Amino acid sequence: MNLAVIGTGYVGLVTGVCFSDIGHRVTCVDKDAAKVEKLRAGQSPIYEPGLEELIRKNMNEGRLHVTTDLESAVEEAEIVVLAVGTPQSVNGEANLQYIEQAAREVATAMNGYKIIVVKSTVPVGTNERIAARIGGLTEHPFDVVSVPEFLREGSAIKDTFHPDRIVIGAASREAAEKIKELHQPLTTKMMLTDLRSAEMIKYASNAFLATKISFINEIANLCELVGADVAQVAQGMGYDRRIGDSFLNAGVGYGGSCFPKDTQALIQIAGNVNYDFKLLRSVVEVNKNQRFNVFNQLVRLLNGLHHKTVGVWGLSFKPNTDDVRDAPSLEIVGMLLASGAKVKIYDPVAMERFCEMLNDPSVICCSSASEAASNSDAVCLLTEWDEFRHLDLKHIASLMRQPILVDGRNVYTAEDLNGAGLIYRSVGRPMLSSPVQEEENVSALQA
Ligand SMILES: NC(=O)C1=CN([C@@H]2O[C@H](COP(=O)(O)OP(=O)(O)OC[C@H]3O[C@@H](n4cnc5c(N)ncnc54)[C@H](O)[C@@H]3O)[C@@H](O)[C@H]2O)C=CC1
Ligand SMILES: O=C(O)[C@H]1O[C@H](OP(=O)(O)OP(=O)(O)OC[C@H]2O[C@@H](n3ccc(=O)[nH]c3=O)[C@H](O)[C@@H]2O)[C@H](O)[C@@H](O)[C@@H]1O
Repeated sequence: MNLAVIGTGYVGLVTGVCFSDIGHRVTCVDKDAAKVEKLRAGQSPIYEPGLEELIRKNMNEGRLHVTTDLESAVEEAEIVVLAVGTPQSVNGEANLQYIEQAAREVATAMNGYKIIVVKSTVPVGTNERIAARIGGLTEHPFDVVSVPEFLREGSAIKDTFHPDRIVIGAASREAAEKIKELHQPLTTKMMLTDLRSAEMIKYASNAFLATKISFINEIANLCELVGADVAQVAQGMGYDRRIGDSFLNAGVGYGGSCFPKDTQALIQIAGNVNYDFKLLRSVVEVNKNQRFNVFNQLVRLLNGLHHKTVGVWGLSFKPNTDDVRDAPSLEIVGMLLASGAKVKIYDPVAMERFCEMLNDPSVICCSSASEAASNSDAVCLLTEWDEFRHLDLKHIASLMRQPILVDGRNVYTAEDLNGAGLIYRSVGRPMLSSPVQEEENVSALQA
């Protein structure tokens, strides 16, 4: 089939590249000329494992094209996929200006029947409004189909090739069947539904996952007070198939470009029909507070932060991505700086994006985890990149002014810490070193 994908962000680019890889002819469109130039040179504008190789392969084999020329791409396509951003507005609602603009541009470029697939996450009723708007601008026939996206950054290619399900919301059975056919090589687990239910499935799924995270973070906070270990608790809960073992990792809370904005948007969607979504409001509040956990531990252990040096390991909102949108690191580094600490940061891929977003020249950029730890009074780990799991902690401790490690992602085990000489704190777990060892570490620190 012939596809045009509008928007080459995390979703549009991965979708376009994967569809070209299974044999379709795909033109990816973006209004950002710099992004398009980079793509034309075979470079991915985002860090996503495996993506650049697939871009090059499919461009070389002539199935994948990139352009800023939306009109020509739409003219040639039978299916037009909208994958532009729907960021959060100041009042929490989804900002629909980009999708509305893209829909207008598609409408005026149409030269015959098209199926318009909306992949962007949009509030209930938006697909119908988009259809009405397009209908007002073109004489040509079309159908709007909602196909919400469930990929995760960092594993986007795998998630696209092996989705848990494809949800297809449409008013037209024929258009839905065509979109089903498009996805047939990827999975047989497809659900056909109406537009509004498809839109709600997306928000409900993200809100449910966010709820799981806030729930386990509350359990972690309670574990700290009653002397239980949240990792053990999550493992024990996860054996129950009705609960499942995923999304039960306690830590500094969820971030990223989706959970924070989509939970907020769903609260707003409910508010617009006078429904108070109490549970979700608590989920958001718990998540906000969770970011203070690591910060408070640092304040306590260092007896205040003024003139102290803190190393930060990990800046992206999760491993295997350079995305720092709404990353807990932004807020935590901001709080450290505001409290008078000197902050040394390190992330394997997200340094540039983080510094752009933080926009504070006083932060010190390091080129390795050990450089960030060197002469620091404490280190805190905020993203569980694999490389942090393989560090020689004894060596790290020897580089530090004070050997304090606050692990915001519960990465290390008692075995990793054995003999490292660290004062170690994590989230919702008891001290992992034996009381004797901990006492020795503390007295070494005080000596
Ligand atoms: N990032 C993710 O992991 C996921 C995102 N989503 C949803 O997918 C949508 C897209 O998200 P991202 O890919 O993260 O967005 P993004 O912000 O990374 O990319 C959007 C792209 O669209 C381009 N664009 C905007 N208006 C345009 C126009 N009129 N013509 C051509 N290009 C245009 C922008 O220049 C930008 O490159 C959002 O609604 C998001 O909630 C859904 C699932 C996963
Ligand atoms: O709508 C979206 O954009 C996407 O949002 C999430 O994907 P993503 O944000 O890429 O990453 P996740 O793996 O879900 O992690 C989100 C946040 O939750 C945190 N998290 C995740 C799992 C966990 O157990 N604990 C936890 O704190 C992560 O560190 C991260 O900050 C969903 O998992 C995707 O299905 C969805 O398509």
